[in-house]
This record gives sequence, C-alpha cells and structure tokens, in this order.
Amino acid sequence: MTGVSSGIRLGDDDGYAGDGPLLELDGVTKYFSQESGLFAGLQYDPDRFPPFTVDPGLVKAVDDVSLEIRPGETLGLVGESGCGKSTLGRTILRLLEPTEGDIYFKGENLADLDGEELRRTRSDMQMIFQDPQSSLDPRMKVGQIVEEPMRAHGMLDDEGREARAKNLLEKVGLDPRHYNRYPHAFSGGQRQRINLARALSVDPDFVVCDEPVSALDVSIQAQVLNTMERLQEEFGLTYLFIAHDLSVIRHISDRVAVMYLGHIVELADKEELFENPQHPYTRALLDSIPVPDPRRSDARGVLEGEVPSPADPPSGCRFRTRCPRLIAPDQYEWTDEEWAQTRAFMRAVKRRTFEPMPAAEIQAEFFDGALPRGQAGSIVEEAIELVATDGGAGREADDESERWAAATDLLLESFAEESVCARERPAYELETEYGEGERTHFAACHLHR
Ligand SMILES: Nc1ncnc2c1ncn2[C@@H]1O[C@H](COP(=O)(O)OP(=O)(O)OP(=O)(O)O)[C@@H](O)[C@H]1O
Repeated sequence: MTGVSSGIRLGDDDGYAGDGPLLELDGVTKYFSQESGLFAGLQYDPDRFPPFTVDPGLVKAVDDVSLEIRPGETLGLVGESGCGKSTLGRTILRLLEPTEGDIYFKGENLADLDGEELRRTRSDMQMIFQDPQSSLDPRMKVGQIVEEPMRAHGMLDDEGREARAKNLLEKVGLDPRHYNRYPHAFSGGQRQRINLARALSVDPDFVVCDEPVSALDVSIQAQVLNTMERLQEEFGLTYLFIAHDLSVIRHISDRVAVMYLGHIVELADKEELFENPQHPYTRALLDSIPVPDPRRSDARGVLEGEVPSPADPPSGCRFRTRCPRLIAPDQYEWTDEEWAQTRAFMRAVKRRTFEPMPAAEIQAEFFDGALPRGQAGSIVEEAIELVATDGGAGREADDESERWAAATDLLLESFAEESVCARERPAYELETEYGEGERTHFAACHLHR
C-alpha cells in the first residue's frame, strides 16, 4: 500500500528530535477531596458557631513526583494497589488536573498550551487501560472503534481512515477482514490489541499503558507484551508502563520507578533495580515474588502491617511505619541488637500481637532478659509496665486497651517519631552497579545518608 492512508507515521513528524526528555514531571501532585457518604468529614465542635463544619480531608494520591521519561524508552511504574500509579498516569495526560507541579512534554509546559497546540499534544499522548472489555463500546464495530480518535482529531477522510484502521489491525496482529465485527467476537487478548490499534491511530509519541495485560491469562500476556515492544520500535513510541506485577515490569521496562503512598521511592535502570535494590520497600516487593529456591525460604523483608491512609500519610519516609530497617533515633545510645529488639517490641505493642503476660516474661521474650541501657531502657521499662499483667501500682488507667494505647504512644513518640526516617524526607542519588544505560540510581531511603 502507498500514500498517507497506509503510511503508519502520519505526516513528517517522526517522533521527538529534541535532546531532552520527552516528558518531564516537576513536583507533580494530585490530591482528591474525600467524598464518602453524606456525613463524611462532618466535624462537631460545640465551641464554634456553627458547631458543624465540613472538613473533607484530602487524599494525597500523588505527592511531589519529579522524574523524566526519555524518548523511545519504557519507564515501568510499579507499586501496590492504591499507591497512586493510575492517578499519576492520568494526571500526566491531563485527564486529571494536577493540584500542583508542572508537566513538560517535548519541552513545553502542558499548562501553557491551548487551542490547536493543546489538541495536537493530546493526540500525541494516548492511554490504554487494563480492562479491554469495558473500554470498548460493545455497540461499535472494530473499525469504527479504531477510527474514532482519528475522527475526533479530524484526521484523514473516510477512505483514508478505513485504510489506516485496517493497516493498524494488521500491525497489532489481527485480521483486517474483521473490521466489521463487534468486540464481543474477540478474546481478551485480541480486545487489548484493538485498544492498541485505537491508541496508535492518531500517531502518538507517548502512550500511558495502565495495567494493559493484568486482566489477561498469563499465557497471553507475553504475546501482547511482545507485540507492544514491536510496535514501540516501529512507531518510535515512548511508554509509561503501569503494573503491579514485577515479572511484567521486568519483561518490558528499560527503567523502573517504584511508587509507595504517592511518592517515588526508587528509580533505576531495570537490571540495577532488580539486581541491586536499595530501598527496603523495593526489597520487600521483590521478596514477595515466589521463588522456587528452597535456600531462599528465609523471606527477608516480608511486608508487614497495613498501608497507612493516603489521607494522613506518615511524615518523612512514607514507608517508615512498615519498614524493617527503621533507623535508630540519634539521641539514645544503642547497640544494633538493642535497637532491633526495641523496634520489634514497639511494633508488637502497636499491633498488639502478643498476649498479656507478666513484665519479666515480656522482657525475656523481646529483650533476652536485658533491657537497653540508659534513657531508652527506662522508656522501654515504662512501656512494659503499662502492658504487663503485673504492672506497677502507679499505672493511671485501669482499662487495658487504654494502657496498650498509652504504651504505643510512649514508644512511638520516644523512638519512631524521633528517627531521621520520620523527620526528613529522604532523597539520595547513588552510583549504579549493574546495567549499561542509566548511571544514576535514585533511592529515597536514609540508610544512604
Ligand atoms: N477520583 C478519586 N477521588 C478520590 N480518591 C481517589 C480518586 N481516584 C483515586 N483516589 C484515591 O487515590 C489513591 C490512589 O489511587 P490510584 O488508583 O491512583 O492507585 P493505583 O496505584 O493505580 O491503584 P490500582 O492499581 O488499584 O488502580 C487511592 O487511595 C484512591 O482511593
């Protein structure tokens, strides 16, 4: 085939020729106001008039994210459900308005664009979603679905669009003769291919892929990923690839960003990230992949505890409330062992993971019988008194749960909140040890102080 109608790149624009990143995020932040139920956020204060005020509270879904995406690369974005991956992807495409921060695409601040420039940039940036079932209109034929974005952007005439749609169907691995079929006639993997053809119809440079293979059978995933890689090469595409599955991320990414509670906690070349992870959260994620090696049954940093609410995230490092490597506060003199024991005791009290018992037994169980020295030891002793079944007579609260809460507050305030992990937000650039490309390795962890 010849001519524009069959040419896979539309016009002369052959991607981005600039030297800089294709996309640059500078402090991108997205907060949502919480809106769950009629009385959500309603506060009662009898000393005020009116006594009811509405404090909707803000969900800090994405908080101060800065990174670059380079032309032609795939940046993988990984993290547990709810950490803000989709929100970040949608904010980049301005499907959501950022609360703060700037997004530069080919050097231009997206906030400064309007009219024709904005329209063109919108067609340059496309998105494909997880669920190929619900993102395809069941009443539209495949051909119409693929042509729809071209029509919306006023590209080509009817004939040209049809020719291009058929060509694209072939490119994504479908039979162009199926142009007049409806989506229900296709399997999940084929539907995701239709989605790909639709996203590519307007000749984008950048595609946000939001969990594009998560809904597919594992056996189909690799085929779709391979097609995406081939199309990336052919169309000169840059991908932001969102997934919670590390094996998918490992398959497709050049560099990987790890997200936790709205922050990027680690970003490095793929090989470096997998071989030399430097953030305890990344390590825990990697350790949670099942490994068929019996020698690795020691399960290093298995993730414990709940993810805190994004409406009230921890200060400093957001992972610190679950971190197995929380750093000892400087003002006490600890040996490594004393701190490790105290940290374990603090966590156990906070989560109430042990049955009430006499003070001596608590000491034996958590501290091998010997409390830390100095002031830290006195604080630990006081906390033990609070929760022990034979605690001292001076205890103020009789109520058991109040005493556990008091012990938790005492330990957290004296130790956890005094750690550098709670006091400063970490951000360190390290030397890369593995891989050829990227030489910097970003790790948001104070262990690299
Ligand atoms: N429109 C919205 N209004 C209020 N809160 C929202 C909205 N969209 C997302 N959130 C909240 O923002 C946080 C981040 O959600 P997001 O969907 O970006 O996470 P995710 O990492 O993509 O998770 P998943 O993999 O489950 O989609 C969550 O706490 C979520 O409940």
